[in-house]
Amino acid sequence: MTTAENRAKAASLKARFEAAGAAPVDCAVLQPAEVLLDLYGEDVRTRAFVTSDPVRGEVMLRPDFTVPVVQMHMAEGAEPARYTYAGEVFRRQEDHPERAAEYFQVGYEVFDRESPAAADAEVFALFFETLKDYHLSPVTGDIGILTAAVQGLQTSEPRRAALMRHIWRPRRFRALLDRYAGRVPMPASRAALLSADNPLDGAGPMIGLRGEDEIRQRVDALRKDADTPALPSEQVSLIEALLKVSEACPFALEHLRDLAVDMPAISVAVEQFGARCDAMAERGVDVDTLAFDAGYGRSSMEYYDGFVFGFLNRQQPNWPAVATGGRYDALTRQLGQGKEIPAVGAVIRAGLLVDMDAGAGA
Ligand SMILES: N[C@@H](Cc1c[nH]c[nH+]1)C(=O)O
Repeated sequence: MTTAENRAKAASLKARFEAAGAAPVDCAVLQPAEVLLDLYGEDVRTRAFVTSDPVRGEVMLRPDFTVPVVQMHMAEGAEPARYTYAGEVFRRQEDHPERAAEYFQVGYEVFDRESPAAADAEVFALFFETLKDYHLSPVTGDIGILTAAVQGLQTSEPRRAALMRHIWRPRRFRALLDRYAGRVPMPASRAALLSADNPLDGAGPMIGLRGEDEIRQRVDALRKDADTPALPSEQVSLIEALLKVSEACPFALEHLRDLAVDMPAISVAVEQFGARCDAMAERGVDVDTLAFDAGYGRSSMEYYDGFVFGFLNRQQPNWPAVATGGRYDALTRQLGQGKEIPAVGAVIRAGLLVDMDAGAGA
């Protein structure tokens, strides 16, 4: 692949999205890092190319278009809106040096209050149709069901907040769940610290940035946490069962409706999934064979809060998803200065399609 080929592919995909009704937009390559970087979450935060500008402070090479497009729409966009863009994004690839750190994305974003289920289906069906000549496997998920399940847990607010934060780090989430369920004993060093009359006794000289007050506050918070009753084991089993749901959409829906009987907190989100399935079927998507995996999307952009999906090349297990997207309602609230609007979108990595056109993993 050459940059020229990728650029041409990106341009033709963008023309297709324009024909589907999206207005073309562009975004600056240099974006304000201080304002925007946290919105992406940990993965991108550690992978963005950040540098400094003498006037604007910390800036980064855009790690995606969604965040700047939301910012632009919330500041000046009329509703409803559909946008498309094509351009390079930049992410460091320490863990996957074989992957490009600079690559073309072509995106389609929908801001529409009318019917979130219909907008989800519109975006998915457009990508499905655009990618139909490529041998790719679509997979869908729903971050909204997971967050609703965590919000519904009977535990302390700090524990719920910690689990919410770590939805994006599946191993850490698992370890926290085990700890909160009382399945793993407290490490001896932690037990000794919490039972000491004065935790700073014998601690040696003060080094580091935290003052004595902060250290005492943290120890107090840990003591409170240690007194929090264990998560009821039925609730832990329900979350575990939820995370294992991975089957074709109609079976997943049935399964999730069963779980919702004992986990009423997820009912609304599960019914939204049901409405999305209907809307996708209306658009001609074969929902009966479409994969749903409740854990899908847990290691991507932390701004997703509902539907998520990807198109994977199973012949190239080391490739990232060729297309990915999802719903990000809360992000519009965060950037909306008092306004918000339901929003969903996705991107195609044009260069990977060029590689497939050339026979790689086709
Ligand atoms: N910006 C996301 C893809 C996306 C577009 N719209 C919604 N999601 C990414 O780079 O992975």
